[in-house]
Amino acid sequence: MAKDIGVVGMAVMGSNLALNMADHGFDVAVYNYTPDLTEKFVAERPHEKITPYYDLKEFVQSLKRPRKIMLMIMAGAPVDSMLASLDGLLEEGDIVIDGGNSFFEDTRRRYDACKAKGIHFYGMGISGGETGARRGPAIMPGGHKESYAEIKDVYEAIAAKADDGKPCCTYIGEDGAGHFVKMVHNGIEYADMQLIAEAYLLMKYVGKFTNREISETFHRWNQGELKSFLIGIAADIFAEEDDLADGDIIDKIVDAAGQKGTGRWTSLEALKLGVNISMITAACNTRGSSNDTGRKAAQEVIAAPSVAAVDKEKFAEDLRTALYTAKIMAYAQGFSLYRKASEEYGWDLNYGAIASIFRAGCIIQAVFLNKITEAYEKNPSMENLVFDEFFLSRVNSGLGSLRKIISLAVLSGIPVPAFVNGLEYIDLLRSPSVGANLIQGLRDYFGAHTFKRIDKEGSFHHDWKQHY
Ligand SMILES: NC(=O)C1=CN([C@@H]2O[C@H](COP(=O)(O)OP(=O)(O)OC[C@H]3O[C@@H](n4cnc5c(N)ncnc54)[C@H](OP(=O)(O)O)[C@@H]3O)[C@@H](O)[C@H]2O)C=CC1
Ligand SMILES: O=C(CO)[C@H](O)[C@H](O)COP(=O)(O)O
Repeated sequence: MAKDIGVVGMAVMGSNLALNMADHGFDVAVYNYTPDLTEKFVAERPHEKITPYYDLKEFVQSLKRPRKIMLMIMAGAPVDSMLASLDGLLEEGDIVIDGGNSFFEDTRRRYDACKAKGIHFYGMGISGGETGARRGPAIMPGGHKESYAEIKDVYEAIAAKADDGKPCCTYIGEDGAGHFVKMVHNGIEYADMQLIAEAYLLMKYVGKFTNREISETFHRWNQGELKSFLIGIAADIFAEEDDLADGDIIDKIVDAAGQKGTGRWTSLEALKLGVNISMITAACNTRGSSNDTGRKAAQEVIAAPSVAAVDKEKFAEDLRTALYTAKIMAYAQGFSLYRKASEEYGWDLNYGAIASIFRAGCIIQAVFLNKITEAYEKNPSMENLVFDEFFLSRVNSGLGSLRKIISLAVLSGIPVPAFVNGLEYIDLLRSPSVGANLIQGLRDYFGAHTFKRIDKEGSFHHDWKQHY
């Protein structure tokens, strides 16, 4: 019997997505470009609705027309190489879906190249890691709109379901829109994780909390408005004992973070589009600084300030409020980037729908996202998330705690770049003057770049005199 869909790539994500599809009643053909992973997968996790193939042509020919082939392989050159191998095996109207973390500009290029051959190419963001892939991820499909009806049933069936039962999968937009939305999701994930890491540092070094107290605090926060996947797993991490030696596992992990690149891509794209996503960039920079080989030498030669004692309970409540307030800024930055990219690339992104598919399955899932969905449903063209009535009132009531926590951190020498950039973002927005008049004066002085006046239309150049 012809198969409903084919999955290429039997590593963590592809194998779990294939099982998820099979559990939902779809007949799935699977293939990996080296046979070992496929053999291992079908031997260790057999499923009556999954059929392995070891020859690409046979794999392609096993599929119902129009064929649906999902690539779940390493992003970059492997995707181009697999598309080249599929060339000649596919027919007009067939659909290729790249579910990896591909760069959205690559997806736009592949979409155009496939279009010229009559193949519909999808760049599909998938979030949720191994568990999400197996039990229900958040899915961000971008590509040829008319053929979405062909793949909708499979992906809406396997996607996570939010509390209201809606699938966390919605058509995003043409060409690279799905991968762009996933890229920024990961950027927001970086900022979210950085804020949580800074809250940990503050609890440990200013509040003098033990690991158990930090775990309990995160767990308590996870019962309220901060409830989210990341806060929940942070609570677990601080409760975990080391399995190889005495003590807690958190204290044995080297203080140097890795990154695969999606956060950096987000920052570079924001710089290109002129959107301030300083918290995401701060999170990327902090991962970079964590690997700085000069850290050890600096610890020995640069004096650290003393840390003042605090009332633990009051401090924890200010920290919770500061975290919630800064989280609003991180999402406001990410969604501002969506807005700018939507204009730039003509994607007509639906911000409310994007927030709504992040509500379950993905790494940034949080109750907070319901509020973002509500905000954009009320006002789809809102210029900035902070202008929504709910978020505005939370920013105004939370800024005092954010300022207090940042002051404490700065005076104690605790690095909190994401918190600081969150506050700077809001102060830049609300401040009547950001000093750009002087920047324009300096530019005009040294480069005749001209400036605009507050009292007259047009561009002006001033004949600046040397007074000293
Ligand atoms: N792991 C995660 O939590 C998440 C991953 N993703 C993305 O999903 C994709 C798959 O991720 P994951 O399952 O972790 O696997 P990896 O990113 O580790 O990629 C391994 C897979 O890519 C295949 N591959 C490597 N080179 C080639 C090539 N030249 N041609 C064809 N296939 C090749 C491998 O086959 P072989 O073993 O034979 O070399 C294997 O199937 C990636 O793009 C990743 O970024 C997205 C969300 C979450
Ligand atoms: O896409 C993901 C989650 O949404 C992947 O886990 C990704 O690898 C996370 O990014 P990084 O490795 O750079 O921290």
